[in-house]
Amino acid sequence: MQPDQAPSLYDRLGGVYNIATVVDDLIDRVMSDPRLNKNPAVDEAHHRVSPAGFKFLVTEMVCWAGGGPQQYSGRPMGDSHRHLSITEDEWDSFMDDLHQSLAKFQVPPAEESELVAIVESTKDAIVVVPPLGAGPPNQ
Ligand code: HEM
Repeated sequence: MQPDQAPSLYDRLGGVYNIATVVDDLIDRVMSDPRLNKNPAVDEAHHRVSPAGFKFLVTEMVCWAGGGPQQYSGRPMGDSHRHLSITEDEWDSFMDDLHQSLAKFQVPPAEESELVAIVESTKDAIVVVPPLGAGPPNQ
């Protein structure tokens, strides 16, 4: 970090150890969340992938997005979620899990907002099912 630069989100969160701790808690919540696992494709994948590998990839991604030295080595968000047919309601449940993990570790409001913005930036690639009553496009 240059002395005249504001510290990155990565540095303000305390680096990889703190980020990995929050991701560990978040992925435990997400993988066992009945609101998400009632989607059969999500349930199947949550029981197929190893929690440790899942946590590793999400930790890499958050560190990278927060300005840390890590590179994200996983698949693009569309490729890893398209087949899961994730809905708006499931997205809201995921965000609720995220807020619970951030509250548990008392992540301060400024850093919480930045993390939420990073996660929100992936939504268009992840949520592929239109809300009920939305109808077909262009009609
Ligand atoms: C409702 C929201 C979400 C659900 C239900 C969900 C569920 C899943 C599942 C089941 C997988 C494994 C897919 C497979 O291998 O077949 C996966 C992969 C992954 N997800 Fe999510 N996810 C959600 C949102 C997010 C968000 C917001 C992020 C990051 C900001 C994220 C990051 C990842 C990463 C890094 C992988 C691993 C990619 C790879 O295999 O290379 N997910 N997700």
